[in-house]
Amino acid sequence: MGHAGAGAPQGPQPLPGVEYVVAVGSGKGGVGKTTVAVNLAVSLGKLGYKVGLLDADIYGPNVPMMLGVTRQPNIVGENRIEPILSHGVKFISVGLISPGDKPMVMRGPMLHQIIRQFLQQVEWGELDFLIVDLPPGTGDVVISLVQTVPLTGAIVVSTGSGVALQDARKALEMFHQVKVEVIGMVENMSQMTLPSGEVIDVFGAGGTERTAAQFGLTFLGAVELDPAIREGGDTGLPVTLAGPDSAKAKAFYEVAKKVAAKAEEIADNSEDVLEIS
Ligand SMILES: Nc1ncnc2c1ncn2[C@@H]1O[C@H](COP(=O)(O)OP(=O)(O)OP(=O)(O)O)[C@@H](O)[C@H]1O
Repeated sequence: MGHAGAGAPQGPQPLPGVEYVVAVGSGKGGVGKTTVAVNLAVSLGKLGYKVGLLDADIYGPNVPMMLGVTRQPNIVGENRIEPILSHGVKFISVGLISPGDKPMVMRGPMLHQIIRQFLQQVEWGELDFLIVDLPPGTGDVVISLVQTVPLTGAIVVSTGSGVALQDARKALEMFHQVKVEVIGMVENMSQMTLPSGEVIDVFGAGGTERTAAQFGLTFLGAVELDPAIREGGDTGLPVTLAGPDSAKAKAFYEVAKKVAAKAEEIADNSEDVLEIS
């Protein structure tokens, strides 16, 4: 990779043509962070926004499976990477570099390099939103991300369970430490409605909303535990493809609309700050 010459600006640089960069994180693994990221991306696309999705979950890069395309990306021009287009979303994934069942084994500097390449060497083109699916936990990827590009904000996904929320609070603290504004929290696998209509509270529905309130954060919405959502992920056909009026997709669209509104608000506020200073 070419190196920036002396005197080149240091620190995070906006990606040309990309309006908002939104990271999706969780404290705990397996709470459905990728499911939320993928369905958020598809929803924003269906709502008319131009959307990219960067799968930076080095431990479980599941975006290609969830978007139904696992082929390698094309290299174009001078070593530029062409993102893969699926369901209206341009995406790239660490899973495309190391496909199949091989785990990615790498040290910090290489990881940093990959995150940078995925931001700067991919032909994202004009995007309203670049969604970044982070690995669970609090780690290197976030640091690489914030060192490379200014983030609009982050979303933290959790279930309502005590253990998931304990870890979600650590994720909130991490974003605070790296000065990334938290757009809000999403509760996933909130409750489950049986065919009979009976509602079962599996993971402590309501816990995430209470935690968001404690931290003065926006609660972006609750997504039910629903086999159709799991199936949509496994088959590469996210439930949100059915559009905003579909009962199974509605919750994701509510989240998407709130994220869009909040991202615009954050960007407007930061512009104000720049004008004053
Ligand atoms: N609301 C839901 N209803 C049913 N199944 C769900 C729901 N959300 C996620 N799942 C399923 O749970 C599993 C874990 O979800 P997912 O991979 O999105 O979690 P994750 O938090 O991104 O995991 P990790 O980051 O640890 O890899 C997947 O099989 C997914 O399809």
